Amino acid sequence: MNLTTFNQLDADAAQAAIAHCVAISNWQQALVAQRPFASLTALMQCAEQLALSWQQPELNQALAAHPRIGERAAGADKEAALSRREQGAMQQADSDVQQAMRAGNQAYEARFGRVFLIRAKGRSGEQMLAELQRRLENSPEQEVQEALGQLREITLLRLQESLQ
Ligand SMILES: NC(=O)NC1=NC(=O)NC1=O
Repeated sequence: MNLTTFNQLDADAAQAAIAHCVAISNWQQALVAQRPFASLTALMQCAEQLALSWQQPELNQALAAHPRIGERAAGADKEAALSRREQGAMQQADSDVQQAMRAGNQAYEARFGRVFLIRAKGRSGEQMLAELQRRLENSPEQEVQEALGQLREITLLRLQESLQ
């Protein structure tokens, strides 16, 4: 979809067109309400600005749509397809990395009580494993902010892609 189309859709259709970027309806609605955008840059800057207000509740709301790293996203919806593509490197990672990632995910969930979230696109399995092991040492407060930063990156990458 291009910018002109996004600007011209009715609000419900515009929201549906970006819903796959992140499962935070307030953010979807707020971005749609700021139309029309004069440029893609202006749209992306607005999207990022709106995402900077996210805190723990938004993180929890969004995590339902993000499968664990290394687990193939089930389902035929657009989020699942995007997750599979973003996490492609994990499918190619050798088995000891995949095994260590499974153990790391369990340790992370035991420590922080939610799924480990990382912007997977552009990262190898080894890089994601190293990030997981580094972040396991974070305090809960630090880790909420790191996870929110990764959620913003994933969201903005998906938004950029859907508006080419
Ligand atoms: N748990 C996750 O980090 N999931 C994901 N990261 C991505 O970049 N896409 C996902 O689905």
